[in-house]
Amino acid sequence: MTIQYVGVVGSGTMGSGIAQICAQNGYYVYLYDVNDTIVQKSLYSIEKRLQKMVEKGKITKKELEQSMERIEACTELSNLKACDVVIEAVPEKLPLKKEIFRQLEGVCSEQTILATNTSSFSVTDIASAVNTPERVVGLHFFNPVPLMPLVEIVKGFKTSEKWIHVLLRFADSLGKEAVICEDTPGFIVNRIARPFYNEALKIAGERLASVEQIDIIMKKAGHFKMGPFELQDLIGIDVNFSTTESVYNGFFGEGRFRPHYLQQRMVQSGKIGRKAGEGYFRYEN
Ligand SMILES: NC(=O)c1ccc[n+]([C@@H]2O[C@H](COP(=O)([O-])OP(=O)(O)OC[C@H]3O[C@@H](n4cnc5c(N)ncnc54)[C@H](O)[C@@H]3O)[C@@H](O)[C@H]2O)c1
Repeated sequence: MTIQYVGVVGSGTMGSGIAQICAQNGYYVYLYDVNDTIVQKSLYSIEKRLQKMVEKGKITKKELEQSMERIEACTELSNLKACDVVIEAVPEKLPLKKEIFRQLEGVCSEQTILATNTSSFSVTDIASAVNTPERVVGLHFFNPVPLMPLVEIVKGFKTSEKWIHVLLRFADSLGKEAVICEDTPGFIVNRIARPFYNEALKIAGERLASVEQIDIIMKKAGHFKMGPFELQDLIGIDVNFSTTESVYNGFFGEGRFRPHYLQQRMVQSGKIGRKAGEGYFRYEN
């Protein structure tokens, strides 16, 4: 099977990045979101990122135009009916994701691969929402999608191997390094990453160090590119908190994955990071 048409459901942080790299690599993309204002904003952000690449001499103006022409914004799910693969990137809410998959099953052909970009939910659980779980796969990109080289391909309990092979080739064509993962809480990367955020939150919560100090220490001494707080701001504190909650629940309340109240307060206050203009730090969007 050759992938030509890609559907992306949810045009936020991840969906816009996924749409961008697909279009840049020659795929035709249907980028879907709940309303036109949101999806147009996403198109604008993609064009802005491509424009920066033109300024840096990484792509030509013509390539920018061709990539943008390959993306069609839409607000009707039925527009995705001819897609070979649909990648869901809606907020990390299980009932929402299941509902999207139910709707996609009604719209797409039986040969369409239904992929989820979930950070932390069980792919097997999401697949249980449809009658054809063998074509449901986790395709977990990292933020920012155009820059991060890794993608986790997650096998649900009923996922067919043939789709895994198609997605391996697809990931390769996008210039990504793919790793195949079993369907366990947080897969590989998010499981390893939980203590990085949680210990930092505990230290800040106990007022042993400020968020600025912790970030500086991790960068200067640990040689991390970003500290745990600026990284949460980039990811979205809401998204990060949901991931921690579901990894914690996925391991049936194992203490080392327990979420921290400080992160919950940030979400409750609406200070959820760069996308809101404020998280642990302030941003001018
Ligand atoms: N942000 C990250 O760093 C990151 C990294 C890897 C994976 N993920 C996962 O990717 C997914 C999306 O995360 P995000 O950060 O892009 O979220 P986001 O909040 O930036 O974007 C979500 C988008 O989905 C749209 N949406 C909401 N309801 C919808 C519906 N019913 N139909 C279609 N679109 C709908 C929203 O309008 C929004 O544009 C989540 O599952 C998240 O866990 C996020």
